[in-house]
Amino acid sequence: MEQQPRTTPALLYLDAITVAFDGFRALNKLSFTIAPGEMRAIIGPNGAGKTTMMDVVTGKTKPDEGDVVFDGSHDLSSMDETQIATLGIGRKFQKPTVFESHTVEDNLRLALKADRRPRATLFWRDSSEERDRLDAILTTIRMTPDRGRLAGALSHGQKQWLEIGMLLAQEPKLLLVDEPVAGMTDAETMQTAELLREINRERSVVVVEHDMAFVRELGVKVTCLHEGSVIAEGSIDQVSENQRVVEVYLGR
Ligand SMILES: Nc1ncnc2c1ncn2[C@@H]1O[C@H](COP(=O)(O)OP(=O)(O)OP(=O)(O)O)[C@@H](O)[C@H]1O
Repeated sequence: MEQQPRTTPALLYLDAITVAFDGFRALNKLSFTIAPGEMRAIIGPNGAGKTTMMDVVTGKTKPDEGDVVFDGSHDLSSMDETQIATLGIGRKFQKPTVFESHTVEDNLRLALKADRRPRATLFWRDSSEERDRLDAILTTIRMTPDRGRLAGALSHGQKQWLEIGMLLAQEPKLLLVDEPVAGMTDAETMQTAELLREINRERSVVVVEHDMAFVRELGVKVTCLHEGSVIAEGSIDQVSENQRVVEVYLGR
């Protein structure tokens, strides 16, 4: 009998995901869900499986077992990376990869032109629409005054924001962000929290981060992973007080 695709009210639904590398379980029956419109922070010690989890969601790694369902009924485990990106999942890797010899504006223009969603090409009318979208993204990432600067001349923090802007050009429903504030100044870190909160007004966001001051500033539900599974979930205060979290992560 053909199996019916699973349907779920969650935007992202991970159920009992296992990924093994040579017998070692990087993810071990990992289950959690992200609600539509939610922003979630994921924490956990090195090797907890955070990157592998994002690799599974984006199709880079296929789960050995378990279900991963996006936006109600899309079984991500049967899709490749391009199909998943087209469904509306964008990923920001830890290191910024902007085009250093291009201006901020041209980096964003390239990202807008790379938007090949059917809706985007269908409604792509003229350059004034491109200008409007460009201006809106520059405002969101607070880089309007820097639009003419070469990306290579930006601070590390600004490069991260520019790359987030390039992802926004694809209008993802879900944005996965890997350690966005690593290497940022305290001021940039706080501005990044504000920026992500603003983005979260329109999109769901999953942020993996070690910086607990930043996670606190986000003010969202936190999930702590350890050895490929969820060990705690709740507010930052609940998770910080969890004995197991203190033992394996915070107390180290
Ligand atoms: N391709 C691979 N082959 C073998 N082992 C791997 C592979 N990818 C990840 N692992 C192992 O799986 C475990 C989980 O790794 P992962 O990178 O997902 O952790 P993480 O939580 O992202 O850690 P960090 O905070 O250091 O980025 C680690 O023990 C890692 O060594």
